[in-house]
Amino acid sequence: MPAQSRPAGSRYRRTGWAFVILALAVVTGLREWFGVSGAAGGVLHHIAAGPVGVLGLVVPLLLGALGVAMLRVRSMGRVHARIAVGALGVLTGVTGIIQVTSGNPSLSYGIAPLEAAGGLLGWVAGYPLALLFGPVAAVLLFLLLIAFSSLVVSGRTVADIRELLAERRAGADDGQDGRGGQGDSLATRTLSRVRRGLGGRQEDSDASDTSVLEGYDGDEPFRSALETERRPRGSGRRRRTTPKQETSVVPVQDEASAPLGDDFSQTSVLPDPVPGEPVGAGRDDPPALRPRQGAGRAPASRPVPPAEPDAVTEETPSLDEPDLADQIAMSEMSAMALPDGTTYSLPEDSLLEPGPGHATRTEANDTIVSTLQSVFADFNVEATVTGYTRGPQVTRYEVHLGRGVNVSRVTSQEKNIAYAVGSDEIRLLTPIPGKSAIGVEIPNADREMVKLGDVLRSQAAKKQAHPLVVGLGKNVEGDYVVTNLAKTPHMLVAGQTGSGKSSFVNSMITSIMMRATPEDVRMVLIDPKRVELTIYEGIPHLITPIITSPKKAAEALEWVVREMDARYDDLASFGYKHIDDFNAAVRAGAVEPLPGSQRVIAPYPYLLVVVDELADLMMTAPKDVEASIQRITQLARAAGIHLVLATQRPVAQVVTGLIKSNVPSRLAFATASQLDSRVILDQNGAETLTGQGDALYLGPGASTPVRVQGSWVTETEIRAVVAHVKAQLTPEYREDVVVPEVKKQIDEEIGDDMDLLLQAAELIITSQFGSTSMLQRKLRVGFAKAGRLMDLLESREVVGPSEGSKARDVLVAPEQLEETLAWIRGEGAAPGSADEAPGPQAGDQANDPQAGAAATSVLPADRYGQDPVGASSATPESASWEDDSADPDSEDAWSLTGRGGSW
Ligand SMILES: Nc1ncnc2c1ncn2[C@@H]1O[C@H](COP(=O)(O)OP(=O)(O)OP(=O)(O)O)[C@@H](O)[C@H]1O
Repeated sequence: MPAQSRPAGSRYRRTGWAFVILALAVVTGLREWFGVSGAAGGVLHHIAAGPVGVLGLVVPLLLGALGVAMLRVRSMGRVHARIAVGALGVLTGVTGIIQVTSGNPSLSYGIAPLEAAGGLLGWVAGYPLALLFGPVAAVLLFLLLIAFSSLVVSGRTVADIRELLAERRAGADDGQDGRGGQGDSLATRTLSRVRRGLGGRQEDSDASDTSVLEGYDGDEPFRSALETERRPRGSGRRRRTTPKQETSVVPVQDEASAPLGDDFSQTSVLPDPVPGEPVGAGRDDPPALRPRQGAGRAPASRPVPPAEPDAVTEETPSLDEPDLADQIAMSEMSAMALPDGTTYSLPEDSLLEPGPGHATRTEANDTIVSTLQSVFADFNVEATVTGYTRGPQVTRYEVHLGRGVNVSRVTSQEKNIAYAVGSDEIRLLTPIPGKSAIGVEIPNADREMVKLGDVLRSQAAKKQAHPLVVGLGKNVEGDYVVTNLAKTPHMLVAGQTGSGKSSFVNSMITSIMMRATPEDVRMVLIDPKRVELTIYEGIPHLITPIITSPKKAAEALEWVVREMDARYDDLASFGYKHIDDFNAAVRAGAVEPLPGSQRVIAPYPYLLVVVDELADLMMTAPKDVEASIQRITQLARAAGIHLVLATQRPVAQVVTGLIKSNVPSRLAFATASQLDSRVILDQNGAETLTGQGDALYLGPGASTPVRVQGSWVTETEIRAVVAHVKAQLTPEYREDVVVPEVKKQIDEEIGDDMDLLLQAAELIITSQFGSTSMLQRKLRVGFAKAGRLMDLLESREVVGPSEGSKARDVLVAPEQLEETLAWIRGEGAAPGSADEAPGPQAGDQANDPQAGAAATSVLPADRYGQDPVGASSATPESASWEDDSADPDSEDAWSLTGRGGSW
């Protein structure tokens, strides 16, 4: 239906009427409430009391509200019509009851008795009813009318209200109980504990049964990692006056109609094409066109005309609200004592700056709408753009099809649409999840930045006290989105260079520093690129210095597997299935070491392992890395260990089928090709992303990814947060947890070379001379084979790393020859391992019969005091994987080939 452009005169007429009504409200108010009036006082009284009798006292208020509404609302929509009809019903019911209960006066005695009762309205409704059915039945009928009309005003059904009450009751139960009933999330339980806080907290500490909790992690159904803040639409004032904001869709007018983007009052709202679909509020009640005061606009990626006149900006989360740090610090999880007796304080909110406001409509959007309409018209597709939701980086335009029109008629126009809007990064959603509409996502020419600070200050983040909540960004509807890494529980992050992976990793680590103490979360950061994560060096959340060597990284993953196993054993011995349950019990004082045990039982921190370039690891030791990742991802969730694997090479060699099948959550930034997109998401889509933080997030078990603009944190902000946490505490790298594993590495690495390897080991150990060229000569093998044997011997700690031209150090004494050979064969322990680490019976766990299953672990008070990699293998680390045989002076094999110092 084409909208008619309304002449300016019509608008002034409307405003004029609004002022007339307001004036009437003032004079009737003065007359009815204060008796202040002149000659027209009688008329005014009749105007107020005539229609509704004694309710005339509220007529000035109603007139005032009507006048204000006429000034604010540009066109009467269905919502207003519904409210008006409902209100009339309520008024009729009330005046009818007044009429009946005031003796049912008749009009034949004049208007005065009616004005003292229910007025003309009450008389019209009440008089005949009372005569027909009697006063009691009439009152009951009016009560029914009032009830029905109230439902009409509220726009809800009885079933809706019942659900609402049930929710409220559930909420109230939680509030009173405060003990975290079954089904509570960890966050709820944590907050319940906070509420319990000072009073009655010790109630449970006398629980004698160490394995009984009020609720368990396993109680929680419908886990979802994603949490979205449903942002109230429109301005703050609008929020109060609009009873139900059902959707964020900004309505648009028909293409054939008047110019777009000029004035919403000129738009004609299209009828809802899908009966029953909630599109109400946005259409009937378009947002006020008001730029947010002081809101700067994000730098536009392409120059566009300034969008100010049409801009509607959402408030950024207020900095005035209670500080994020304070809120989280209230949680007892975060009460971490520092060595100097003070308490660890989380960084202040203000360290993360607020971002610009969010525009829900700009001129650029309206231009695109008309372009889309033209494409449909030009190609004879019976489809209409009925509205759009503007996100920070893209806007999703909603397209409804005419009756009997095939969806493919629109999808086949993809290239034409791309051509018309001048962007090859459009994405079609058929349909938009949960709606009977096609979504066309088109990048905003005036895209906005999403600041991490705003995401963390949003309600979505604040309502979860969980320390692993990470500010993901904003979705296409402009809602803040956070994810809980504990529920994720492992994530693959991929995208081409410059797509925003590292920015995400930064946001993630900063989120954790903002919300979690080192007692809550410890991290292993693996950064083979060596530059991305160095900024975090020395933060107390680290369990080991940042790992940059791929070989060490592979070892670190093995350590994580061992840590996971140790945690499992420990949980099993105390009868818990999930670390959250164990920690809750420890915090409640319900876990006691058995009599005689010296062990200090402390909650386990979550362990977050971040790999910032999986490809580098997979190049180095693919089998080991894959096996470790597989084991961690299969089991580690309940042990509180979570993996985030990032790569810019989403190819099958890096993201293998095994890794994919075990890492349930995927975050795809822009990829170079559809093939890459399919490797990450198992579907196309990521190739159409616009880069710079534009991402698709596929949660565990989900089939449709959610598009988000990743949150952005500047280096200055990161440095400020890092400085805050580092100033309080230095990292305590891990000391000694687990008995170093006996490496049974008779694997494919050795293959058919076992005999040669044993001979090589014997030669080197007996001669105590670690030379590759000697192996070449004595074993009559080529350079490559001799080099490989030497590498294998290094990995089995028979020789040290290459030292350029010198022969390698031999680490095994001749008297250890036999046990070394046995170990290489896979029989028995590594030579000397018995001295290096306490055996299964060592440590206080040994005194703890209950911990029998965990007997391999030694759990000192500080379990995280030493570099896990350094601790678990006393191996000197090789500076490089190369033999320095290219050195001309090297007596190593390459120099003996006579081919000079280089290739
Ligand atoms: N969420 C975001 N908001 C705004 N800009 C972003 C965002 N993420 C990334 N960018 C922009 O994109 C640039 C590249 O991002 P980033 O370094 O995170 O990419 P990357 O995928 O890690 O690339 P590489 O793999 O080469 O490190 C950033 O310097 C920044 O300008």
